[in-house]
Amino acid sequence: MAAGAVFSRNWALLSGLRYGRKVRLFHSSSLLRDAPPLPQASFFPPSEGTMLPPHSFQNRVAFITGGGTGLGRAMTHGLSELGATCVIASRKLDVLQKTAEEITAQTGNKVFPLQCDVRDPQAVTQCLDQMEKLTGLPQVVINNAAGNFVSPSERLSPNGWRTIVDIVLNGTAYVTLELGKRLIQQGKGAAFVAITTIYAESGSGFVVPSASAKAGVEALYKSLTSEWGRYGLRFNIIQPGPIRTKGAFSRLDPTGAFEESMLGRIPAGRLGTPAEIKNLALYMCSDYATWMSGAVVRLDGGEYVSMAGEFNDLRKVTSEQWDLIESMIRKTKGS
Ligand SMILES: CC/C=C\C/C=C\C/C=C\C/C=C\C=C\C(=O)SCCNC(=O)CCNC(=O)[C@H](O)C(C)(C)COP(=O)(O)OP(=O)(O)OC[C@H]1O[C@@H](n2cnc3c(N)ncnc32)[C@H](O)[C@@H]1OP(=O)(O)O
Ligand SMILES: NC(=O)C1=CN([C@@H]2O[C@H](COP(=O)(O)OP(=O)(O)OC[C@H]3O[C@@H](n4cnc5c(N)ncnc54)[C@H](OP(=O)(O)O)[C@@H]3O)[C@@H](O)[C@H]2O)C=CC1
Repeated sequence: MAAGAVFSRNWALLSGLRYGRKVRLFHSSSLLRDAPPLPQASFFPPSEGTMLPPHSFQNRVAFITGGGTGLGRAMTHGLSELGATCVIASRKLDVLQKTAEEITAQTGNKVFPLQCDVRDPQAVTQCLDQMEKLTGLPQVVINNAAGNFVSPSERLSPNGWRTIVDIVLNGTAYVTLELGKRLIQQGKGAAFVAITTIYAESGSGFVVPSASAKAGVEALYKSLTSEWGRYGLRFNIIQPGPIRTKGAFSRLDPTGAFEESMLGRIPAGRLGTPAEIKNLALYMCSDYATWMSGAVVRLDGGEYVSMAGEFNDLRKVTSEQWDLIESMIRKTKGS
């Protein structure tokens, strides 16, 4: 079914709410099922395993913001599996503790949970003090924590704007600048990775604070690539396309009405997986990527370029319709 038709059908289902019909109301319950992958997805199965050789991060420390859930959890798991001692930081200590215990039990390598609201520079300083006591400074830093919600911009309050920009841009800056200063002072190198998004480049309506803040994160990282390379610090960026995590989908598609139309514009025909981001992030932070700095890597099954191409909707034209179109064009010969 064409993406537009899918969207209309799902939206009609939701509108049924007003007439008391039974439909899925929240992303977590499921009257509207999660959209299935498209047929071509069978050509592009995700590989879940961890790609780098064992012990790639032995005797290294990794600091991951938002490491308790979603993509942050997957990256923490991968680093820990390859030998790193990990420190994960975010607001919800109970979530962090559970993740830390589970990963430590699975990999045998210690994961330390530290409570930290990255919007608060003092909290960031205290968190990094605690980390230094526990593990010393990290060789791997992943700025992954984020906040987001879809909203028409005319509905945004100043605090709504500030909340997202504080988590995404200011939080990344506080962590990066404070860690950078400490690393420089101690003469230690490190690899930084920031998780942004494909619309950091294009901008996007309905997630304007997130788009603005993620663009700022990219500018921050590109700028520091140049300024701090001389201190042994390198900075790279991953722009993921859509990946089903509870945190993202509950705030960006809470009804589930948009998922099928979103799939329709991804040439690989499926969502990404946390493991795919994990493997790219691990590569970027590893010794195999010491010449990589200032890179921005989009990992999105082709969605971004697919949305940009003027003629890409012609995918919907059938073979019979092409016969007609071709014959009409050929008739113009010599005109
Ligand atoms: C067409 C699309 C189809 C499908 C999309 C599906 C999938 C995704 C595809 C691509 C994804 C691309 C990018 C993803 C980027 C991400 O960052 S995803 C990660 C998302 N994860 C999180 O957001 C986790 C953390 N989030 C939170 O804790 C909260 O959501 C938070 C609101 C960000 C922060 O919580 P906090 O408790 O600090 O804040 P509040 O006090 O609740 O709110 C602060 C102010 O914001 C206003 N607000 C909150 N929600 C809304 C809303 N929905 N609409 C408008 N305004 C909102 C709130 O009212 C407060 O303002 P005030 O009232 O003026 O005080
Ligand atoms: N999933 C997707 O489709 C995409 C995700 N991304 C990006 O990937 C990253 C991970 O997102 P994802 O795993 O999907 O979503 P999650 O919601 O699971 O991850 C966000 C993490 O950020 C933490 N966080 C939020 N606010 C703060 C704060 N003030 N201080 C410290 N930590 C905070 C949360 O922990 P806590 O609540 O404990 O604070 C949570 O662990 C984000 O940068 C997101 O923008 C980009 C494109 C697509």
